[in-house]
Amino acid sequence: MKIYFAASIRGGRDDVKIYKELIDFLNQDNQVLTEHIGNGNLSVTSQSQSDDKYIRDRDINWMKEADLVVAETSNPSLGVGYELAYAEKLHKPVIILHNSTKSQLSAMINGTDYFKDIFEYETVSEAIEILKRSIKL
Ligand SMILES: O=c1[nH]c(=O)n([C@H]2C[C@H](O)[C@@H](COP(=O)(O)O)O2)cc1CO
Repeated sequence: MKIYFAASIRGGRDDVKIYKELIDFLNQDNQVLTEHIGNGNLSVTSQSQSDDKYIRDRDINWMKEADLVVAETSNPSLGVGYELAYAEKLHKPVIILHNSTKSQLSAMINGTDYFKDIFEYETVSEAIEILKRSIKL
């Protein structure tokens, strides 16, 4: 299945290694459309403002194509919040992974009835176990 993986870019890249591990796991039996999110060379400032319309339109097209959206929300990100609202608008299935030792999930996400699969984790292994249970790989 095609998976849209959402996680922070301009919101901060502290967790990029976690994103990469989750993407690598998902890619074993699926196609992650947004692999670039796990790229350690993609920094907060590495893409210029002039690319922004291209990025936004490309990502929305990928989301329309996706069978599932997986969002890692521990590092707050405006883009991820927007993507989650868009996933709700498109009625896409959504899995949210959140490490609550790092931040408290926004009420706008946690308080949205549409998001039923919100999971807390602390280690990457736990996050992968959650994905294994939630997705038929
Ligand atoms: O360069 C980018 N490429 C890209 O695909 N995005 C999308 C995918 C991510 O899930 C999300 C991150 O948003 P933000 O950059 O506001 O943290 O937005 C966001 C940016 C930069 O905002």
